[in-house]
Amino acid sequence: MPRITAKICGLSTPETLDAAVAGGASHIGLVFFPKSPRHVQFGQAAALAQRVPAHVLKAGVFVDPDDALLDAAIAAGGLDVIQLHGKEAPERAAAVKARSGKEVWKALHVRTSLDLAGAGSYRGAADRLLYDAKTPEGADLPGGMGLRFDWRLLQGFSHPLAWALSGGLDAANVGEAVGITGAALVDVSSGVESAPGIKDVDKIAAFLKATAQL
Ligand SMILES: O=C(O)c1ccccc1N[C@@H]1O[C@H](COP(=O)(O)O)[C@@H](O)[C@H]1O
Repeated sequence: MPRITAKICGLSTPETLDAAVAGGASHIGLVFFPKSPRHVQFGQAAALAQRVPAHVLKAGVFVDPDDALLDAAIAAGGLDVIQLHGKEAPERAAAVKARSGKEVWKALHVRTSLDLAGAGSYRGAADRLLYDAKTPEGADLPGGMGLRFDWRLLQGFSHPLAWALSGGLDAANVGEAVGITGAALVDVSSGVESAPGIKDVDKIAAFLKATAQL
């Protein structure tokens, strides 16, 4: 097991999914959010999921999902992890975890230290926090925009839960990001794309190689 593990998110083609698996990703992510350029239909998710070996965990990314969407996506994608990337309160995260029986990650949208204040409220409700950059007011997406936050905000922070780092990571900056934050699990989407929603097999390989060397 490498020291730093990586999730490659927003995969939607067999070639790029295979590149993530071959490169050593610990997790792959499928986005179930129609406004995203990475959104996958259930049939597409099912076909992609079949290609994923058991040692690679499948995460579904959701934004304030209802139970019907979660149920359908879990069934189609054989999901191991539910990533809640909207404004889900701790009570909703706990309900999703209880109902699905899946590992739940809750994204925290970070711009200032104040955005970390609510982290502890997810203790017992989620399994992992995912620190991501806060996107601009009015943006279509609450994540997946290649934006980073000030990683120094996590220095000395007492993490209430297991956690991962995302937001604007790429092969060139992941070493600095891990060095500053101490992250053991990193999550990338835009940084391994040639255009929004278009994953690049060479960038996926470069990112995974960079994390494996840390
Ligand atoms: O990737 C998306 O399209 C997306 C849509 C809605 C919510 C979250 C989304 N992606 C997540 O955003 C972060 C950061 O991505 P990036 O590397 O900065 O592009 C990552 O956790 C994705 O899972």
